[in-house]
Amino acid sequence: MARIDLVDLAQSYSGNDADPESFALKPISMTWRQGGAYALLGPSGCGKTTLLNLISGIVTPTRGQILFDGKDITPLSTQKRNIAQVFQFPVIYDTMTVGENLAFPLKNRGVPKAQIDARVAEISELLDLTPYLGRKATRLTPDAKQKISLGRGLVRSDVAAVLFDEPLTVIDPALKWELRSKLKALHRALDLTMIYVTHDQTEALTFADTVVVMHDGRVVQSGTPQELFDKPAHTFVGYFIGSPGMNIVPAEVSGREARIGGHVIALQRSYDKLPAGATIEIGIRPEFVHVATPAPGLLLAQVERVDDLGRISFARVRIGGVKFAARVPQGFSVAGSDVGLVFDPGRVHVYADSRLVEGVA
Ligand SMILES: Nc1ncnc2c1ncn2[C@@H]1O[C@H](COP(=O)(O)OP(=O)(O)OP(=O)(O)O)[C@@H](O)[C@H]1O
Repeated sequence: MARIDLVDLAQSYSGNDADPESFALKPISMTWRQGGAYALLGPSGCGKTTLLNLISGIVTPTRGQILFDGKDITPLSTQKRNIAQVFQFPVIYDTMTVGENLAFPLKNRGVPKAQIDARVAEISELLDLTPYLGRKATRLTPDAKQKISLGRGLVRSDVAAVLFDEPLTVIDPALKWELRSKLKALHRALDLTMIYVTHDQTEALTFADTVVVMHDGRVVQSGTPQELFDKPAHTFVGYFIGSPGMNIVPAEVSGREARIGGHVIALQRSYDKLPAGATIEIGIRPEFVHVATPAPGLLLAQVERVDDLGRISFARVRIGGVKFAARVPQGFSVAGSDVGLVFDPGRVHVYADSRLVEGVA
């Protein structure tokens, strides 16, 4: 396994590298630590697969370098980069047994038989494949075949990194939760650098220590699941992570106050130097604002519906033309269409042109 450095890495498929704003992957520099579990998360078309393919060597970058443990591997082929890959669909040999499939990447590299047997036993145990080791892969379900693919990706202990591209796509929804937790356990047990591409926040947040959120060809934030929840660096992260996502509302902000349509919301920090001409918004997660009986001093909103999610209920409301979600406190029943909103000032964030602004304490 290796530390991976991306140095001013960028990709343009159009061949026009004059304007980085048009790139499928805008220039990025970042470090992926040795042994880390990373998720690349973002909607379709944001550049996740492009970044993964640059790391694996399937795509050669328009600009920049990729270093494995400080060594520039940008010109090397996929094979020479010493990485393992697991794709959306099973890549296995149907005519081989499960055990032969798992052993193949090791046999191919001339690993001694005793070591192969020990590693295949370890990996098949971790993936619950031991009872199937002697079975021909062709007779197995798509779920089991994809487990073999995962096993083949994980069986080598000397790889720089294991790259997963939406590996649970073919897995039955009922089994997905099981495999998600299993992959996390595998990471802990095997101490490999793993990079996992997905558009599914549950998969990303379950698997990764560090989630790298991508939007429109850019990494907009890289952090622990908790950091992404508590302090989204970009309105897209606030909206994309969380269910429901963060409320984002246009506001006028000065000092320790945000104004929405003349109503004042107190802020915990002071914002005196916001960039001139920028679009200013405030963001607050639905968990940190709650509905109450309308009263002087509370921002008024109109209720559209209440979603009961079991342990917690959210009221879907409107503030003027803006949709907003707020927690319904236990025991509070929403009567009539108007409610007041009570904000937790420490949880209100300020954004200028979609980027988080740190206030002054
Ligand atoms: N080989 C290619 N040639 C031209 N354009 C490409 C190529 N591969 C990807 N793109 C474009 O680059 C952008 C990023 O695509 P990419 O596949 O990296 O995104 P993604 O986040 O992985 O999306 P998905 O989840 O749909 O695969 C998209 O606009 C896509 O159309």
